[in-house]
Amino acid sequence: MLVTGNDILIPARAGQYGVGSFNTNNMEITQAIIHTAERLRSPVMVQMSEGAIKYGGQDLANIVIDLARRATVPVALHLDHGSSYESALKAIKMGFTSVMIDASHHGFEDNVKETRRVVEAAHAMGISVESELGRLGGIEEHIVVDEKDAFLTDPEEAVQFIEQTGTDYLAIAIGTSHGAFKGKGRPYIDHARIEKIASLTSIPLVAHGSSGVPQEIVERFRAAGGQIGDAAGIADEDLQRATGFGIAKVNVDTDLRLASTVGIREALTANPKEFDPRKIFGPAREVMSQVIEHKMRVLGSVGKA
Ligand SMILES: O=C(COP(=O)(O)O)NO
Ligand SMILES: [Ca+2]
Ligand code: NA
Ligand SMILES: [Zn+2]
Repeated sequence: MLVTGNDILIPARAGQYGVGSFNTNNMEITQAIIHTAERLRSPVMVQMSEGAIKYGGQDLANIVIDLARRATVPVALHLDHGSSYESALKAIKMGFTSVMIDASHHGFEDNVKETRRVVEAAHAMGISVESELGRLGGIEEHIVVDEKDAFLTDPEEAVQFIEQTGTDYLAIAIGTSHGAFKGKGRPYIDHARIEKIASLTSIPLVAHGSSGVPQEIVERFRAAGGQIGDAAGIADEDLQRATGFGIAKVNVDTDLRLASTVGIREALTANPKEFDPRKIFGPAREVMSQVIEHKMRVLGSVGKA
């Protein structure tokens, strides 16, 4: 069933498990996400960035909404990294049931102002809101945040921000970053910081940049002709610990990008004569389902629906 972000994340925070929020850009990714959630009896969030909305528009949103409505587990459709009040409202008009307003690159006051505007409008329409305080490293869809400007979320500031905005859930900067190259080796996750923030607020917390970039998938990507440098992601146990402290929504995009590309590359290299799209995009669904299943088991959301 199609539900709001709160319907999924409030129980997740209370139950100390994480719910994957997976980015989609087409039908196959959407099917892999929702069908795997149903198979594992797991709640799930499907998210579209502004780039995905540009790419698939209402057509793609409708695929998500229809699958979500017919799903036998709770599914929310979430706007990932909404960059403005207008963008958030447009998403709500498109049928999204959860929207992020990402104004974290502004100063505190401007972030509060922009976030509060979205919260008021979204709440008037029964839609949940994610906002962000702090800056991840890596590339955030619309801005490149280099290491020196990346700053981790201050716990006291977070309490102020939540009180002044009414945000339903909060994305915090805790050491993760977007993309496949999250730093040399094992990225540092500031669990003490998560624990501190979670001790001061009861709202669900959100971890962006949470792809694990599994080495097995990276090897298969290379073996099937892909070119990628020394990719690294968040260790499963680091993510598991984070959900125990209060992280309830866990954003995953890169792992699905790698998994779908592995499926397609392997299909094409194994069968150079193949030109049936179902034989090329179908395998992508399989590889993505395996990656999604692994993530749901790490987060502890299996059987929670
Ligand atoms: O935070 C993310 C995705 O992060 P990854 O690049 O680690 O999948 N989307 O908002
Ligand atoms: Ca941001
Ligand atoms: Na988001
Ligand atoms: Zn993100």
